[in-house]
Amino acid sequence: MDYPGNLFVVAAPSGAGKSSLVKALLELDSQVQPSVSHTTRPPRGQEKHGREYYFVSEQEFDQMVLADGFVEWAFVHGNRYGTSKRAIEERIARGADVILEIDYQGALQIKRIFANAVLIFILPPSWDELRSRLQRRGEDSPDTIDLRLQNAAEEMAQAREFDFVIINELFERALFDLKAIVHAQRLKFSAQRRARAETFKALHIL
Ligand SMILES: Nc1ncnc2c1ncn2[C@@H]1O[C@H](COP(=O)(O)OP(=O)(O)OP(=O)(O)O)[C@@H](O)[C@H]1O
Ligand SMILES: Nc1nc2c(ncn2[C@@H]2O[C@H](COP(=O)(O)O)[C@@H](O)[C@H]2O)c(=O)[nH]1
Repeated sequence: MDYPGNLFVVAAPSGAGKSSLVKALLELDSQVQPSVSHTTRPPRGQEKHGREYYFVSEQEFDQMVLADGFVEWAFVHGNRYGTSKRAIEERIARGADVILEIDYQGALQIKRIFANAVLIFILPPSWDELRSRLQRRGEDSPDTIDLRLQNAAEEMAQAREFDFVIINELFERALFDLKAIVHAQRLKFSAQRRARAETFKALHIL
């Protein structure tokens, strides 16, 4: 199905900086809208229901799965996370660009459903820096940080499945790359849609 809006998917190991980059992109590019996921993980820090996530119980998550309410969902670091159909379908059908911050399993599910989705993977510059970013963020227990670092190796091995890879060493440089990818892909898809519409019109006249 071809929608007038575009879908961008950003994945990364925990602590690589994807939320910070997406947040900065949203401030610079008003055409892009965030998607709020559902999760069974408890809120951390200043997180608010409906802003960072919809925080739901295991039972509520099960009900949404049974009702076919998710476009994708996955187990990540011991909790479940999912993107609701409502979070994206209506908006891309209206022509908005939507950006998802999800893990690689979800990203690959999205690509199977939306072949034009643009998959972007964010890598940290090193293991040491990844660990210190998680520690400096100060929102996870040492056990949670260890679990997230253990999972990072498997996650990073998936980078090759993505359309673009950005190394987030200098924040401003990585943000520039993310902005450039979004802009270039948007132009590419809109040129393709125009060409298809003109071909369709020409065939109709003949
Ligand atoms: N280029 C950078 N240089 C230094 N610190 C950074 C950089 N990018 C992000 N950070 C910091 O690293 C920490 C982790 O970033 P962030 O929360 O954005 O990661 P994340 O990939 O979204 O993690 P998670 O998946 O756990 O939510 C934050 O404290 C953020 O301010
Ligand atoms: N497959 C999905 N993964 C998601 C979704 N929302 C977030 N995530 C990913 O989970 C981890 C952990 O996030 P955290 O907020 O607990 O640090 C991270 O990789 C997120 O990108 C989703 O809807 N689907």
